[in-house]
Amino acid sequence: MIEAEGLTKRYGTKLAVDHVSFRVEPGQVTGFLGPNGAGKSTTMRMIVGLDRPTAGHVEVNGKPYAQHHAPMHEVGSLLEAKAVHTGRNARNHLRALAATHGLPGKRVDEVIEMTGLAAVAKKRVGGFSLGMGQRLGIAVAMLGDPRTLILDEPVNGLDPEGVKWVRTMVRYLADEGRTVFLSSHLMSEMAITADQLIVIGRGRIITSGPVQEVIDRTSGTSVTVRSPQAAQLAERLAGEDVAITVIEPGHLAVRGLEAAQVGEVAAREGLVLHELTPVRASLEEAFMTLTADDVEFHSASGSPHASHATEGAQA
Ligand SMILES: Nc1ncnc2c1ncn2[C@@H]1O[C@H](COP(=O)(O)OP(=O)(O)OP(=O)(O)O)[C@@H](O)[C@H]1O
Repeated sequence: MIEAEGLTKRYGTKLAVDHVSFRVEPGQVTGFLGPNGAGKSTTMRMIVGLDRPTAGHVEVNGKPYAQHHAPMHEVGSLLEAKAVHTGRNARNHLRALAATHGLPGKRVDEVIEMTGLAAVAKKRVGGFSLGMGQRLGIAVAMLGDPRTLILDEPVNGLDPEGVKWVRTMVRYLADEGRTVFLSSHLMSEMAITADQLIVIGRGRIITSGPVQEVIDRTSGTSVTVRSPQAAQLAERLAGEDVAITVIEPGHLAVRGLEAAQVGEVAAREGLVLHELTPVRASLEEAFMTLTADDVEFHSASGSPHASHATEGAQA
């Protein structure tokens, strides 16, 4: 269980995490979803005591991380998916860590087995691929058999097989009753992997809840319309809650109205339709909509707002 209350981190003038409160329950996979720079890593670092909160507090399994006598048994974390620069082989690297923390040597073999590292356990860690490095990072996190796991972007840079492995692994660990908290900037990945979502943007929690509920709340539908009289139709459809994007001349995307409503307006006005198709927004579009105002940097060529509307547009 992780419980954060008013958790805040300021770096100079930058408010990286802004009074966030949330609870991550055991027995479930909870996804921490947000665009780059949203504050995910900073929040996770505060949970494991690597960053000191400017305000607020956070507890893991009922206590601040630093107050646990055997922290590796309480919390395992993968915070930077970087290769470990050491000349040691994987097994010796894990053995050294186990010895430092008073953990039994046989646990090293267990985590090597669990993370599929057996074939490379005698290889130098410095030469590991990103995927193997990631598995090793998870092996390190699992070493103390922790009740809570915190994984920052664990699937970043992994091949499809590695992504699937992480997904299966976190599911298994949650089913064992552990608390699993993992971050990602990919809605599609979280939709498959997580049970619960906490969505963050610009240091603030935007929404949270069961994955399907968050998706349903955000992924509105739009209607694709093709008409040789698109300009007139756009004028007739325009309204306060209606957003119309001109995809190209004669081709509109309409948000805020059902296909039937668009068809009725067209019929009433005597305007010809060549196509009228309801389109469910993809997960990534839903995520963009959710965080559009909360991304730190918009790309110059097309901001996340680009899929939004030009109200009352002329075709
Ligand atoms: N040590 C630091 N000093 C100054 N600013 C920082 C520091 N660490 C993070 N930040 C800033 O705080 C904000 C949140 O960063 P953070 O790394 O927590 O976001 P994130 O959601 O994990 O993004 P990413 O996926 O890109 O790592 C960003 O604006 C970042 O530039």
